[in-house]
This record gives sequence, structure tokens and C-alpha cells, in this order.
Amino acid sequence: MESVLKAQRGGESVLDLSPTWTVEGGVEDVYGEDRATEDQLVTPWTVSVASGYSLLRDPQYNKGLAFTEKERDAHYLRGLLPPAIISQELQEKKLMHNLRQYDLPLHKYMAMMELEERNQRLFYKLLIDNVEELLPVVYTPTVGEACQKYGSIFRRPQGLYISLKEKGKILEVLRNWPQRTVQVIVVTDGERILGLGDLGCQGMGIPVGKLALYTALGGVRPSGCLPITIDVGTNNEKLLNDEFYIGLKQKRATGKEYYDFLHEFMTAVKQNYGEKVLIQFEDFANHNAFELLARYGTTHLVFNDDIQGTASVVLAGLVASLKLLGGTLADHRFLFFGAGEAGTGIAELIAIEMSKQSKTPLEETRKKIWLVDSKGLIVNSRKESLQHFKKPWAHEHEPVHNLLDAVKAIKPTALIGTSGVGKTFTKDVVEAIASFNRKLIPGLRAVLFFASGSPFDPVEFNGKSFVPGQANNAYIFPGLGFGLVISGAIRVHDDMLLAASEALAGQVTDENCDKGMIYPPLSNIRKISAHIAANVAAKAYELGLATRLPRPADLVKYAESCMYTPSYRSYR
Ligand SMILES: O=C([O-])CC(=O)C(=O)O
Ligand SMILES: [Mg+2]
Repeated sequence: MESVLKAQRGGESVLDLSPTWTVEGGVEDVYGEDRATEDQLVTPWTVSVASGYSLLRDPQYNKGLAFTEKERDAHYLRGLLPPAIISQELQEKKLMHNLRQYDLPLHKYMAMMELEERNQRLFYKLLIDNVEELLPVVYTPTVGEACQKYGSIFRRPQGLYISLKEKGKILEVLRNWPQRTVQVIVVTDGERILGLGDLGCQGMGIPVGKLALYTALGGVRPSGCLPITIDVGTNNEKLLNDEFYIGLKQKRATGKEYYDFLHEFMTAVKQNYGEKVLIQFEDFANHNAFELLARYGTTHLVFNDDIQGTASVVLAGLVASLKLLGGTLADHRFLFFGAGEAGTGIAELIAIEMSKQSKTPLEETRKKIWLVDSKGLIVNSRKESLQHFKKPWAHEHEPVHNLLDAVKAIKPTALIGTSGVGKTFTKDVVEAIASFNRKLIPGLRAVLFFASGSPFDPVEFNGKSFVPGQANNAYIFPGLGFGLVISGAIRVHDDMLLAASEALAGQVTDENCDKGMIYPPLSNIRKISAHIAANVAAKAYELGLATRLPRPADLVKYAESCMYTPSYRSYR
């Protein structure tokens, strides 16, 4: 049995089944085979050894030309491969060379997805070793274009599609997924994909991309990752009229129908995978994103990347910039352009951190933070008509209708853009900020920190090159999620988001700061993620929310030792 499992699951499973192995929770009877009752359905799983042609077609175990002579004999591969044997390093070199031949990012994306479907370890090897080059390909911004064209480029399903057709049967659908021990689910309903709006079922590219990062950047094993798209319809007319659209051709379900369906999903996930599976909500529309987080935050291990992940990464950038500027968060006044998930999420986390640091009530620290939405500055006189997540940010001020006037009125020391609307940080806006910041803080060094959500090309100024940081939640969610997984956390607490920010800011060196960088280079992301994971896990233990006991003494070392590595395993 042992050898069968080892052969079948790439050499990792013997450990998976050992009660002393802690990352996956040991010998849990996840599928209820041993405690089945009449109302507990079971799935008749079988275990078999992949060999020969089927081994080459199995992305989890295929190594292509890297199979050794011995493996070719033992696994019936003779003749199915040309005679050359090449190393994984050489395969990587060849593929990177091929990839660089494509001019269009979308073609690179497609080539990478094909690789993932052909040879998963090689895919992750490429991604990990070339993270700065390939992140914009498999993730922001190219993944957005891929979602828009998902109907045309769709080859093989890469995650679970749960549509209204599956209503009443979601638990059974979950059991169709081939992996039994899932640790992280990223789920979207496709209503607000990046800044691209409602892409319906084609939003699947996002959970797939985010989970690829969970593995490459955070170290969660691919088999522990489950991308899910909930299809409740789409209001995107273009997609509804597109013959290649892959989703339900109907308008979005809303209200009770929507929330009942999501409740069935959330219940089924907990029933099937237990309390320790992390559910990351991704790219839901504002109204549902806040509501789902509020509904399930106390009963499930849930995290909203767009609200909380973005908040944590931006706070880390601010904390890092204070290293160079000196002073504390409370010395600053913040102005946001955009008051959606990112804007209000970041604002709240800053207010929480300020409140902790200065021992001031949250209601007071919120007053240092102002938000502008499409109707202008959020002020008290607008309170009645504001969506509830904006209400805490309505402060006493006369109405102000645009960003430039808001900048002049509020005189912020930090300006944070969290809106999909482009070209808003105009010369006038920047000059206004620069002028009064010089006046307000005498002796302030002429420092401007700038970071953008998507990759931004270096800027030449006075003969010096400035490299904008990427304030993207990709810095945070893989490490944060990994920390939750390795500690067996059962809830996400705001303090864990702060712990993640603190760890990320802690990875910014003086040398980075001197170059105007408020985020560490992405090339170090696995080390960064290990530190984030360790800090988050430490907080989980401290709060009594961790279930993997006893607590490992050195959490950074522990996190590093648990990380997935993509090098090939030897097959017996
Ligand atoms: O995916 C990204 O780059 C950031 C993100 O979560 C979003 O924009 O929704
Ligand atoms: Mg998102």
C-alpha cells in the first residue's frame, strides 16, 4: 500500500498519511469513509499507479524528457519518449527561451497554462525561478486579458465550476474534485474581475492565477489548492451574446436566491473539508464582498483578498516608508481616491494600526483618513445616501466635488489611489500635494514614495532611474494563507493582517528604502512569504486560534520546511 501511494502521488503521500505529519492534519477521515451513515454520502475513490502513456499525460507526475533510464524501464516508458535525457534545468532553459519568442503576453499566458497542464513541477520551477518576469504573465495584468478571452482560449477546466444548475447538489460537486485534502480555496463569482467588471464564469482565470501564486510564492502544495467559480449568471451583455461564452446565459441571481446559494456553498465546503480550509473571496462586487465577509467571518476561515489583502500590503508600504521618513502613522493625514473594497479596507486597517500604536479609540483615528468617491469627498451631509461600508468615513466637512479640491482642502501627506478610473493623479494634484507638504513639515526630506498595483515601468528623472514598487496583494496573500495553513488556524483575525504587514515591512532593507523602494524585491518572495507566514502563525497561536499543536519553536524555519519545492522527485 505504501509503495502504491508513493508511486501514485509523487512520493509525498506516505508522509501525508502519517499521523505525525502535521501540515495537512494527519489522518483525518476527510471524506467520511469510516464514519459514513445513511445521510453521509461517500465517494468510491480508487488508488492506482500511473505508468506508461498515462504517466506522460498526468501533469502531476510527468517529467517529460527528464525521466531517467531506470524510470523509463520501471514505468513502461520505453519508446514513448525520444532517447535523450535532459535535466529539469535544461528543460527550464529551453522553455524560457521559447516563451521569450512570443510577442504577445496572452500567448505567453497560454503557453504557461499549457505547461501547467502538461508538467506541473516544471511550471512551478519556471514561475519560482523567474518570478519577476513571469508574474505579469500568469497574474496581473495578463490574467485580466485572459479572463476577457477565456471563452476562446479555454482548453481544459482548471478548477470547479459551481453554477445555479448545481443548486442543492454543491456537496456532491465538491466531491467530484480529484484532490481530497484541500487547504486553500480561492472563489469568485466573477462580478468584479480586477478593474474589468463583470466577466461572469470567465472569472475563473483569477482563482487559477491566485492559487498558482499560493504555490509559487507561498509554498502551498498544488494539490492543496482548489480554484472555484460560482456562476450565478452575468449582467455582461457582450458575454450573454457571445456564442463562445462558457457560463450560464442568464442575468445574475441576486438577493435571497444569491445568498441562499452562497450559503449552501459555504456550508458544503465546511462539511467537506472541515474548519481549517481557507476560503479566499476574490473579485466579488462591493455589495457582496463586505456582506460575505461579515456573514462568514465568525464561522469560517475566510479572507477577502481585495479588502484585507490589499489593506495589508498597502499598510506594509506605509510602515516601510516611515522607516525613512521617521515619525508614526498618526503624524499623517491620508486621502483616498476610490472608496470601494480596497479603499475602505486599507483605510480601516490603517485606522486600526494607528489606534493600537497611539492607544486612541478607532473612531478618533478614522478621522485622520478621508475618502473621495465618484461623487466627491465623503462627508457627513452625504451619510444618509452612502453604502454602509462608506459610512465610517463620513467626517464633518463642507461638500467637495473632485479630487484636486479635496487635496487642497484636506492637505494629505499620503495619497492613495484605489479606483479603476485612470489618469486622476494629474500634475495639478501632485503639485498641490508637494507644495503644502514642503510647508507643513519643515525639514522634510524631498522624498516621494510611489508604488502601483500593477507592474509599472521605471521612471527616469534628473538622470536617475526610479523603480516603482508593486503594491499588490500578491505580496501578502500567499504568505498569510500559508501561515494560516501551517498553524491550522480556524479564523482570520485583524491582528493577523497587521502581523502580515509588519513582517512584509520588516523585509524592506535600508538599501531598498534608499532607492525609494517601499517593498522588497519580488525575487525574494519565498523568503518574504516564510516570514509573513511565521508572523501570522505566531499571532494565530497567541490568539488561541491555531489547532496544530504543539507550536513549533522556530516558526520561520518551520514555514520554510513546509514549503512546496518544484524539483522533480525520483520514482521507484
Ligand atoms: O489581482 C490583482 O492584481 C489585485 C486584485 O486582487 C484585484 O485587482 O482584484
Ligand atoms: Mg482581486
